[in-house]
Amino acid sequence: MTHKVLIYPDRQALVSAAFDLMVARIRTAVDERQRCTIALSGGSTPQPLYAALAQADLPWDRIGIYWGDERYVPPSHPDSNYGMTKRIWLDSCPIPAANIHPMPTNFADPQQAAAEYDRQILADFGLEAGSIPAFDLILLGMGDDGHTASLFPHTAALSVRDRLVTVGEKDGQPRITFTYPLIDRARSTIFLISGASKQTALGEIFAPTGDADTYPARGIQPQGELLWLLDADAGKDLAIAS
Ligand SMILES: O=C1O[C@H](COP(=O)(O)O)[C@@H](O)[C@H](O)[C@H]1O
Repeated sequence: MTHKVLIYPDRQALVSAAFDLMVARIRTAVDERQRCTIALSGGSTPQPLYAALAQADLPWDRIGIYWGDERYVPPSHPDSNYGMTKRIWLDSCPIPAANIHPMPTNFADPQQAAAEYDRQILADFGLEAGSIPAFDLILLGMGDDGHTASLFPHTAALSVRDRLVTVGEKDGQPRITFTYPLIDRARSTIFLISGASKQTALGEIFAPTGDADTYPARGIQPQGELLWLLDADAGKDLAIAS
């Protein structure tokens, strides 16, 4: 399967390429399987992409939107990945409300929220417990520390292999996150990475040998397509081992 690194001159070109790729993957999924399941990332990088997608002419009734990670805050909180996506994208396009599947953040125990999202994903895909569904597209970001989704360095979430969704942790705060096995099952995984602050982590991730416990994005090894889309600031001096 394709594993590629694509470097664009600036953030605008990066976003435009990500837009074209997402639209193409959505159209292919709908043509081939009559629906497209997408898991989104949070953070600042994808925001212009989400604004562009809000204006796209897409088969919205065939698209299911999920999130690959979420901060454990209500949707109205400024840190909510769902809240951000809703404001920038979903409120401005004709997607049916039933197609939008935010991670729950209303349980007293975040473990219950993770278990509930796990259950919901299996039910939506019509699968039995123990199965791993294949999302058509998983969009990922990466933090300066090499985390992706809410798989943070040296945290317990990195070793969870028996669930689809688990509890991650950032500075003592819980987050809900897809696990490696769920991400790795996707048909297409697209990293979107911008800015010079990402250079060090990218250098470690693409080094011939290294440690996914310290740089969790290195642990993403999907069986499907894997595309790393970087702008020139992020990809500067990156040596890619073949
Ligand atoms: O904490 C998070 O950050 C990463 C990267 O964010 P960015 O602001 O550097 O784009 C993001 O992928 C993740 O979903 C989010 O929860």
